[in-house]
Amino acid sequence: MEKIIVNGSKPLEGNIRVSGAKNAVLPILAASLLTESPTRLLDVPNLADVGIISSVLEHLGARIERNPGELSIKVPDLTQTEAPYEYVRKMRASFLVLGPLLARAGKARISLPGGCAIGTRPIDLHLKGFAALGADIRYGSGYIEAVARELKGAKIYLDFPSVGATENIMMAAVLARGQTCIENAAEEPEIVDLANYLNSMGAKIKGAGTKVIRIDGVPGLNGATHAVIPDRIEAGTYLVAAAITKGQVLVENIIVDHLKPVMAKLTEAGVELVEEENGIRVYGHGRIKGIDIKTMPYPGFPTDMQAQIMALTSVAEGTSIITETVFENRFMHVNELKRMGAKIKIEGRTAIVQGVKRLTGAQVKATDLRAGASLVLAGLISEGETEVSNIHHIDRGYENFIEKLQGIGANIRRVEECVPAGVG
Ligand SMILES: CC(=O)N[C@H]1[C@@H](OP(=O)(O)OP(=O)(O)OC[C@H]2O[C@@H](n3ccc(=O)[nH]c3=O)[C@H](O)[C@@H]2O)O[C@H](CO)[C@@H](O)[C@@H]1O
Ligand SMILES: C=C(OP(=O)(O)O)C(=O)O
Repeated sequence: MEKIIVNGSKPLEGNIRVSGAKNAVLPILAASLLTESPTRLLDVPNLADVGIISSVLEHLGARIERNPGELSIKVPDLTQTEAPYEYVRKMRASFLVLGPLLARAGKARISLPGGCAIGTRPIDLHLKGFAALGADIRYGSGYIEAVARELKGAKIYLDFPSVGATENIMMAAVLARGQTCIENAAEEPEIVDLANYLNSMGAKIKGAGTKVIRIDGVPGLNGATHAVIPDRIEAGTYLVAAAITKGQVLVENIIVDHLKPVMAKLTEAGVELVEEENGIRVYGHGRIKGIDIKTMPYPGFPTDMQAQIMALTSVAEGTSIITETVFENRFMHVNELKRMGAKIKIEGRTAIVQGVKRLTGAQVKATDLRAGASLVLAGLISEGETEVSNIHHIDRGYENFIEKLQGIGANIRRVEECVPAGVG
């Protein structure tokens, strides 16, 4: 077991480069199951989650060639149509292979993903979509079985603009007969990246990035080469790292439009952000001002940035009100931040953060990916040493996290955690 040691240090300075987006590459890898032709993906981040979905694809019959930042995939035949518990339990996004399997093989058997630390995360909207496309859905022994002799285009209204349901349904619909229309679709940039990838393979998708997506089914897809978009959440995390340490950092490889909701709130908090040709330069001067945040589907403030922004507001001047509307249990970082001296009270889905002048280093535990990132951010400005355990969560979504932060002057390292004799 490893842990991260951070020492609150000087302002961060220099350039930091954002990697390809985890939440774009995962569905894109799943979509590669839709064709027998070779596909090539560029700007692929080296993340634990990418390793897991690659293993799922290989289990289903994919041949994958790995090069730094690149994956070449070929799926001549689907040798399996079942994604067992051992994969899905490691990563919920494995469930995204259901749509492609149904479209290409006419059947799929996938372990139910279950809940996770941040919420129960049901999959009813995915299944409602597949059923509307004509699939017969059955449950049993912890698995979902979906079968369809032929998928037929349909009108599907999502009760909530679920990112995963929009992606899964879109992937199933590209090979369906006729037109599918997804209403109240998620508008996240990762949906657009997936649609661009599918269209470059010959799919006919219009409206991705808006509330209504229309998909005209085609008989088959070709191979394609596609570069994954930069990770807006990783970028946002580094914007906060620069701001919280009152540093001066150029965060490179950003699509500025994707960061607008985060930039608007940082600006409101008094952080100076300057758009440059190759990124955003952050000047963190003066004390951060308290801000109110409500997480919402895109283009609202991303839930995946909520924990990191809470670390920032915990040392802001005045009170901040942070409301989480997307996941019902995404405040697990609060108790850990409190161990570092933050003053935070939770009332239902709202956290009331009373800014303090300083935090102090402590032993804390990452409970999920972004919670882990928020504790590291807090550690960057705490007095003394912070030890973050359970860092496998962080490895899911941040490529070279330690090395990148060291590159802008952070006093941070990864060490092997000593397990006391007789434990474990
Ligand atoms: C791999 C990936 O891209 N993960 C992202 C994706 O997760 P994911 O695709 O799982 O998130 P969704 O947008 O589906 O979930 C949003 C909300 O809808 C609910 N819901 C979802 C599906 C469903 O069938 N029924 C239902 O009730 C969920 O429980 C949650 O409360 O979008 C989230 C919201 O931006 C992000 O936090 C995750 O980082
Ligand atoms: C919640 C996240 O990811 P996932 O949906 O893969 O759990 C995240 O990236 O913050």
